[in-house]
Amino acid sequence: MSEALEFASSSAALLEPYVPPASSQSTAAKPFVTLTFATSLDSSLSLAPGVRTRLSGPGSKAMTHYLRSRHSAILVGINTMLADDPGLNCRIAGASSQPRPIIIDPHLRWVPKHSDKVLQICRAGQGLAPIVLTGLQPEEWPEGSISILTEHGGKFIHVEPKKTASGGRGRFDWHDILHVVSQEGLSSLMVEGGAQIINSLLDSQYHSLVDSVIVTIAPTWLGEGGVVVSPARAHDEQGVPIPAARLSDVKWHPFGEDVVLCGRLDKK
Ligand SMILES: NC(=O)C1=CN([C@@H]2O[C@H](COP(=O)(O)OP(=O)(O)OC[C@H]3O[C@@H](n4cnc5c(N)ncnc54)[C@H](O)[C@@H]3O)[C@@H](O)[C@H]2O)C=CC1
Ligand SMILES: Nc1nc(O)c(N)c(N[C@@H]2O[C@H](COP(=O)(O)O)[C@@H](O)[C@H]2O)n1
Repeated sequence: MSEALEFASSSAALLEPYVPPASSQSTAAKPFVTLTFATSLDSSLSLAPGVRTRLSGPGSKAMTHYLRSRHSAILVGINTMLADDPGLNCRIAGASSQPRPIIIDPHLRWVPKHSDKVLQICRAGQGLAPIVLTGLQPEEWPEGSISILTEHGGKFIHVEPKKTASGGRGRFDWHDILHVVSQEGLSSLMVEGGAQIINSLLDSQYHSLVDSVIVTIAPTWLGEGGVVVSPARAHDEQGVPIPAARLSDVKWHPFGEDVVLCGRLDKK
């Protein structure tokens, strides 16, 4: 369906300290969480909402697919699903396993169709069908969507959204998302985006859940109007603004014209 990608074992060795251990068990209370995405020099993931934008060059793209081979699940938000029609599989030559796609779709905006790339790939035996996490109750799930997902081996799972100040449905709590991932027997999760997903995970109440961060930085400015990664600012006890988050254990690796930044989020 798509060309197979090669990733040198010498490059894989550079990433080893930042990927889930090969022996990670699905019985752990929390999956190993890797936050990974490609960004421009002005912190954009794409040119505009809904516009699929290639940032990674061939070397860092192969790295992303290698990372997919090292995780049991890969998570994207609904805007990414609708904008990109992604495959969400691993295209490294000879990959021995495929990640389970997890789609965060609180209001079930995705209407699965046989022509969706992720489902075509699944039928071709080159990837797995998605698990869709939704705030809607089972009686609200469209019959047609249930049957097409089930036929491919995917499913919907209800996650109770947090209540907003006015009592409405808010965002999911990342602890709840990771609980579902663990319940599904998935021991590691690669969070790819988009920006709202990343910004919510980098919020100070959740970022200690992230085990490693691997960011591809492409040598381009996408300009105003891009979809930007910029998490909510944190504050100290006096209410003075402090940086939202910072990495430690940092390594920078050039991959072609891109640079790949690996690190761990400071836990304080
Ligand atoms: N360069 C890269 O590595 C990547 C680029 N992208 C790009 O990002 C763009 C999409 O990004 P965004 O518009 O920010 O959308 P998104 O993909 O982050 O999805 C946003 C939606 O996800 C849901 N959501 C997010 N956080 C949630 C939470 N904690 N609980 C419940 N629901 C939550 C909400 O419905 C929200 O409207 C696309 O253009 C895509 O091409 C996406 C992934 C990676
Ligand atoms: N690593 C990376 N580099 C880019 O330049 C990108 N645009 C993305 N996007 C992410 O990859 C998904 C596409 O996956 P498939 O190749 O179709 O399997 C897309 O949905 C984003 O999550 N990533």
